[in-house]
Amino acid sequence: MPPSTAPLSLRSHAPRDPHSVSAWSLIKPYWVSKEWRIAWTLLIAIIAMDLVTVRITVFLNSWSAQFYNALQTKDVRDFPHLMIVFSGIVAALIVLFVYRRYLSQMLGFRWRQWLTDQFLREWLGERAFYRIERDRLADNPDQRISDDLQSLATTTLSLSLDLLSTVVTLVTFIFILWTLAGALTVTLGGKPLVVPGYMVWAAALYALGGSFVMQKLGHPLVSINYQQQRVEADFRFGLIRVRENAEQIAFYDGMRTEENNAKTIFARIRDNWWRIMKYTKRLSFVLSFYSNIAFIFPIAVAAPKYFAGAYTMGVLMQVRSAFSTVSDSFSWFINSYGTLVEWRATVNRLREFKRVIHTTHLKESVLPATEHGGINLHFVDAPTLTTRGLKLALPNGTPLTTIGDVAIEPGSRWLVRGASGAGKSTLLRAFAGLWPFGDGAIDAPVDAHMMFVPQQSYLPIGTLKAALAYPAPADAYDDEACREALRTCRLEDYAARLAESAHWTRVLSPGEQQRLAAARVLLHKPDFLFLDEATSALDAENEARIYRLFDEHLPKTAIVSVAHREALAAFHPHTLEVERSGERAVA
Ligand SMILES: Nc1ncnc2c1ncn2[C@@H]1O[C@H](COP(=O)(O)OP(=O)(O)OP(=O)(O)O)[C@@H](O)[C@H]1O
Repeated sequence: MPPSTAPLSLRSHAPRDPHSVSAWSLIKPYWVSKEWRIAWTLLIAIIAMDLVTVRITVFLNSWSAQFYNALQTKDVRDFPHLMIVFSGIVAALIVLFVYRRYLSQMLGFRWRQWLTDQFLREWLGERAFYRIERDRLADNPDQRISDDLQSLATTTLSLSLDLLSTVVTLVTFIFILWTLAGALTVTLGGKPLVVPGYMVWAAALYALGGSFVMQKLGHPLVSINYQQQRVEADFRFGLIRVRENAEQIAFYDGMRTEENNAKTIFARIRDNWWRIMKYTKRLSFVLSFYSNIAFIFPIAVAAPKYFAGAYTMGVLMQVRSAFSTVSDSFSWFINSYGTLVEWRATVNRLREFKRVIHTTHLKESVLPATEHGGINLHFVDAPTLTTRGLKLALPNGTPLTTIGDVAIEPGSRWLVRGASGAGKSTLLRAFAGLWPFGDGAIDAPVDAHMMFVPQQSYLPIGTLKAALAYPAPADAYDDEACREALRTCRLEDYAARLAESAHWTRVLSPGEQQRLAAARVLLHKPDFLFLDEATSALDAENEARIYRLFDEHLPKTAIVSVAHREALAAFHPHTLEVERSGERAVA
């Protein structure tokens, strides 16, 4: 078996440049998918609510002028009326706020669900997930599918909706501020200079200046955030491995090593976090300076006209609130900077992931698998599985072994032997279409049911029946057939526990797991059965019994066994010797 212990990102050979998949190609497909109707309806409803909110804010702005004027002139008659109007405005804003959030959560989730379906299909389909792990093409796919897709959907939605309502607000309030504040006349070099809409220019300069400083100071955060997501996922993956291998670690007394390993990975989180803190500190200085100054800045700019008697108190307040709205809108970039940075990091990770998934699909389905030609797997209308000039190589092209021409007839029994590391499991991978590295061809009978049973079979967490029926669904076999298969493989005690749910890999002993795998074979009745040391944990008597069962129940099934035990030769009239980088020998 290939060694595989280092953290994934350390082993990652993924090309660095993710630019061949654009951000747009991640975002667009949902909006033109089958779900487009509901997606656009929700989006339009949210935008409509945003526009109504802007309209109400405009109304609130003119209300504020009347309100402050009423206060200044101590107008007791108008005051209660203005308070009632305000209650109406607040009620409308509350309803809009609640339903806008509700609908955007709904849309965000629907989009995420759609994206998850797509990515799951592409990742699991065509075995891209296997190739990604085998060739170490991308780190932490689980994180990309669970966290990154969620953040792509929700953040893209919130950022773009925010941007849209900001632009609408900006345009509306620029108009209000322009008309309200009027022009300012300044004397330059003895000549009077009229600046029309001077408060708008002041707000724009104020916000653009802030955004410029923010971008200058904060741009390294994009790559640091990308790195943070990666090291967090590595850390989590390391802890999951401890959980999954708890018993082995406890037997080896490997706790201190595990603790040190976890601390080493955590040190990378810490180092990266210091960098995040350093840049966030700089940004916080700018942000806090900026937001505090925003309180007084508009009044300072409007003061000359107020003292000259051009504005009443109400107009001054209205100008101030319009100025804040305009400069807030201009500052959209500054306020969303943190979110934009995380969004960029997420998008880059997904672009890289999508590119890797697509490349692996292309690489093995269209192009030759290696520069040495690659193993071509054909499906032919013949009952025999044959190899023609088959040579296996490592992914880097180093020759591994030569298999040559072999014909595996239905019902035949083959024992594959050879030293450890010679390439026996790799040969089975090639039969399964999982190993394209090498030369020659494999002709596999079309529609033949092939089953590969490794030393430790995968048992899904769930009912014993589901574990037994895997990869078929639990209801593919009736209970009595399942119980009979278990009893035949001497698992009588478990025959009554079919409906029990458990983490069966932890419950069953390795020998019991191998007998469960044998029972699975009896249920599935494959045409070709490949056993990779699948009975190694059994005593000689039980092992022989399993092979006799196969002879009895599966006479038409071709069986190819990879095994070291001599005793198994009695069950296999044919032998295939696999020698590392040497000549093949067929007996
Ligand atoms: N994904 C991989 N990347 C690089 N090398 C690999 C990979 N998978 C297997 N190998 C190498 O290919 C060689 C053959 O491995 P294989 O698992 O086929 O050996 P084997 O004959 O089944 O050995 P054993 O009897 O010990 O199970 C080994 O040297 C192994 O390290």
